[in-house]
Amino acid sequence: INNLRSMAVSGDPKSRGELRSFDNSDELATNLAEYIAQLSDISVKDRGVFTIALSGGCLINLMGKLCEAPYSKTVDWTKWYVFWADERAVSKNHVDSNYKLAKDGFLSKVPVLNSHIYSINDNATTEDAAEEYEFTIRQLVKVRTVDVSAISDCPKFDLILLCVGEDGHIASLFPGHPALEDKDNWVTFITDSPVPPPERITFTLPVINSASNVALVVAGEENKANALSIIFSDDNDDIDALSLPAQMVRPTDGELVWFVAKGISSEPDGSNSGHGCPP
Ligand SMILES: O=C1O[C@H](COP(=O)(O)O)[C@@H](O)[C@H](O)[C@H]1O
Repeated sequence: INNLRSMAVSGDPKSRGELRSFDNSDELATNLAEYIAQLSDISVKDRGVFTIALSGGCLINLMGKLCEAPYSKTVDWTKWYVFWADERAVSKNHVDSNYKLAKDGFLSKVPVLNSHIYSINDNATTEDAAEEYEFTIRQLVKVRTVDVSAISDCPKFDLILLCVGEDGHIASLFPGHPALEDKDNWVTFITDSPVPPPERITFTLPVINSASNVALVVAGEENKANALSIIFSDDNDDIDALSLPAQMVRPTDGELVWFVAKGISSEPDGSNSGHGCPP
């Protein structure tokens, strides 16, 4: 895994995306904040708004530097429209809620307008909440607050931020799950997540792959090194794509960037405690 940088170079960088690897999660967080701030500037200049979809996991901790100077002052927060790439079917004040994670750790610290925060309904069944969320996004696509992909007719978010799970899952798309093959919906639901809680709502791959920018963040657990080494191996043709959802992220008309903290390595010069998210 410590050879990741060279693996990416020797592979096909266009389809696998750009790999940014860092010595530790603090350096990753610094670079991630600058990357998000730059994309926000570009989108606000181009379209007058910035549409960003968050997920859970380590991501929110790693976005922390955006709440500090200079970004707290320089980012045009009032132009942000915030969505979730996935949510767990729990109430908004539950410890497992991706909304709560983002609200407590990020959104309560920056002046994003409340009316621009599109959380997922926690009072409906997962099926209804997924349908309702897709409907909301459709309305925003109609008025072009959310851009549209010329290729797929899907929403084209300015940025989708995803943490890669230990098993290679992204959003709530898990290895081998039929939701990975859903091409009909923008948002779907599952009731059998292998990682609790079982019920979840998630963007589908067509939506993720229609974004202008997708960032895949890998930090926090050394077991993630396994998934990464497979994805960046030149010799992974035999691997069933469905077994490693992160590998299925290939924006059709957008940019993919991997943010990897070397701290997840199991090698001696990059080892970490392996206990969950970095502080
Ligand atoms: O369950 C989830 O897991 C992934 C990855 O989380 P991590 O704790 O392994 O970093 C997360 O991105 C997703 O949004 C979430 O619902």
